[in-house]
Amino acid sequence: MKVTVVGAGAVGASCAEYIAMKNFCSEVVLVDIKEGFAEGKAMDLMQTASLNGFDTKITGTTGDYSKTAGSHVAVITSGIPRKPGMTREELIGINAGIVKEVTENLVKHSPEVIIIVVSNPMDTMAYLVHKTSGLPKHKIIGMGGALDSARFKYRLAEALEAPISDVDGMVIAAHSDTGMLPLLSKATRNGVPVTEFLDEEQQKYVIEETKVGGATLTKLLGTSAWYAPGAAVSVMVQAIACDQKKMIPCSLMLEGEYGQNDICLGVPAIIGANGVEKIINVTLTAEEQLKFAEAANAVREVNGDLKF
Ligand SMILES: NC(=O)c1ccc[n+]([C@@H]2O[C@H](COP(=O)([O-])OP(=O)(O)OC[C@H]3O[C@@H](n4cnc5c(N)ncnc54)[C@H](O)[C@@H]3O)[C@@H](O)[C@H]2O)c1
Ligand SMILES: O=C(O)C[C@H](O)C(=O)O
Repeated sequence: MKVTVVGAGAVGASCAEYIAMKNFCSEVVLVDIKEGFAEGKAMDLMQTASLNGFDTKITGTTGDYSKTAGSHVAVITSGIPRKPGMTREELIGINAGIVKEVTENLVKHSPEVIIIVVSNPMDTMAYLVHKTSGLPKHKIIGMGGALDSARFKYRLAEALEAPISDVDGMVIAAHSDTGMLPLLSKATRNGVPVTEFLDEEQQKYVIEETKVGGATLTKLLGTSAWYAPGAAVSVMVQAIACDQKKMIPCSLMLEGEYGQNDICLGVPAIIGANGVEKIINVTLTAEEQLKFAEAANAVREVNGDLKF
């Protein structure tokens, strides 16, 4: 399995590192526009191979997409991250052009590729890849829900004073500060609804902290996060590489599901060798349905700023 990661910055390198550490891919190609940067990151990572015990071959290239030819999966992390005080949506002006150009180069050299979109504003960037790549819809997957769900579980474990391995939960809808929808009604501790343990104030805290999870880290770090984003991508790549048929919330093109059309939004899906194998329709409460529709309206407005 050959995987290309475009953007050898914080998220791209973290993603390559986690993929290599899990040792399920033969080859990872890092691509960046900054001269020598991807080559340097690849060399540094390869020098951890004997220490960390992996056989994945990591190479880097400055913009030579012929080196990416025949990739099964490509991850797009190229683009600028936000700074404290910014929203993800403010990145559209610069990142849309980058994502469009990168997509064209990827598809030219790997026409069968499955693309995982990471660059922000991610739901809109995933939509852009649908509109410009010519790939079938099951081959375009936005990464947001996997990360947001991991942050939800972190906050749930904190509030429950429980180990994270006791906790399960999922975040759907938009990957934005306001449009995330943590499904508290379905979150559990060892199968018991968390609503049986947490009072209203604690529930509100968990939901609000989950939604601003990315902004909180951006404020602390001065740029956005990379460890959990890289790990979340590696889980998705592994689900494809190992045909795991894992249920992961991803930003996918909706055609009637959840009452939405012609929009990419986070919904649970089965991810396997073919990319998106099935979108899962979970029953939402009336309040959740309303919030999902509000998130869709906001993403649709951002999509309106795209020029194809
Ligand atoms: N979807 C998510 O959950 C999620 C999570 C974290 C970060 N992000 C987004 O991922 C993106 C990258 O974040 P980061 O922290 O890694 O930023 P970064 O600045 O560390 O890395 C981005 C890299 O992209 C490269 N790049 C720019 N234009 C390019 C091009 N045309 N071709 C190839 N490479 C190019 C840059 O040189 C840089 O090395 C940002 O847009 C950020 O908002 C999304
Ligand atoms: O918060 C950001 O801007 C980056 C990313 O989307 C995240 O959630 O960490």
